Amino acid sequence: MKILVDENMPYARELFSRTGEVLAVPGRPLPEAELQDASGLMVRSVTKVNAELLAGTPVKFVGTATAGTDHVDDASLAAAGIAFSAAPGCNAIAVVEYVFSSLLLLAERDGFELRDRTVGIVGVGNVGGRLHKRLEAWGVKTLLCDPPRADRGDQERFHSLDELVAQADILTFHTPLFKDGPYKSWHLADMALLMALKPNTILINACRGPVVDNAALLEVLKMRSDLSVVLDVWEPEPDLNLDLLDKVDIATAHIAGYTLEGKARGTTQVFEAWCAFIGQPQQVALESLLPAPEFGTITLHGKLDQPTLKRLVHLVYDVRRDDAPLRKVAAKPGEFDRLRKQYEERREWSSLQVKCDDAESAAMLEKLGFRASL
Ligand SMILES: NC(=O)C1=CN([C@@H]2O[C@H](COP(=O)(O)OP(=O)(O)OC[C@H]3O[C@@H](n4cnc5c(N)ncnc54)[C@H](O)[C@@H]3O)[C@@H](O)[C@H]2O)C=CC1
Ligand SMILES: O=C(O)C(=O)[C@H](O)COP(=O)(O)O
Repeated sequence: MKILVDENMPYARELFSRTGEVLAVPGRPLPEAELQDASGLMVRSVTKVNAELLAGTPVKFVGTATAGTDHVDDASLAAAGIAFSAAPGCNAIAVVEYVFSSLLLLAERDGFELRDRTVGIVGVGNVGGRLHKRLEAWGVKTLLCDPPRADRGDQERFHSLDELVAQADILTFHTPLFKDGPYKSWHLADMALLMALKPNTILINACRGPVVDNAALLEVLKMRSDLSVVLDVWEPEPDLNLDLLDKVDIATAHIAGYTLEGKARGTTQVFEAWCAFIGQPQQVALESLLPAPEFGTITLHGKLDQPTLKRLVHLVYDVRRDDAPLRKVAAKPGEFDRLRKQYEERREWSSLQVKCDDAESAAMLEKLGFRASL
């Protein structure tokens, strides 16, 4: 049995080879000829998959090691009798830590306390929900917008997008990309929304590029130098708009979810789904795959204030390590994908053990996702 796996899926060779012959291939472009004798296809977000691509091939299972699924036409796969499985939530912690890393950087640059700001979260699922919890733990006021959850009668207090725009100092998008339907998110942030943002708003997009109208954003940034913008995702990718890149404050190559843990969880979630599909169920413990983190333990004396939190966060992941390389190479074809393929190992905050002499600081660090002890 031959299984094609995206070459950007850590641990895929060793796991999938337990069940068949594995071939690691680029995701963009996918070498389609290899599908002719493949039973399973494991992709990431850069590979567009539909029934047409798989017609006439023996592929019976498609897995994506990603949270987003807009690159897969799951309805056409279902109609063709092809099973599909994704990896919901696999990299949610990574995206939350990307957002914190960015906000703490901007807070230091502009001299504000996060606790004095209101953060509007659009899309309160695996990413937005965890972001909400960590911001609340740090004492930051949040406003939540999630119409699908509100319509389902979820107990959380939700607001309209207009309310977030009117009240939030920081607006961060974490929705799936829906091109149509009742919860259409394509160009959710359009010209009108962008112009209506409060003075000095920070806008973050770490979900899908087209959720923010990039052409409108460029026009707005030419008129409004008060706004700060963090973009991890672009419209389009990989050929992002270089004028827009110049104007945003933090720019990265769709790597917000790229912790080793996040990617490895994506691989194991899809592997377990594949094993269940072929009738050989197996569970994989993430810890059995991951190497020891670079920084083991660090000691913290006294109280945890914002500058100290920033130092700890940036010790594990400083978003500038991804911003500068993108700006250097973005004009060259192929470099956006190369940065993503050759991504230097990044770990989650939980990889850092912080020894504290203050109980309150230890409790706070634990709530935020570090490992802390007294
Ligand atoms: N930059 C990156 O590396 C990553 C990007 N993503 C993107 O972020 C998206 C969100 O990720 P998760 O939180 O894991 O997904 P999720 O499916 O757990 O949560 C999405 C939430 O958005 C809500 N939602 C749907 N339509 C909405 C709308 N029009 N307005 C407001 N809320 C809406 C849903 O009800 C749900 O609660 C993914 O679909 C993916 O496209 C996810 C992981 C990494
Ligand atoms: O999980 C998602 O959704 C993402 O956006 C991924 O982090 C994107 O990574 P690739 O699948 O494009 O490697």
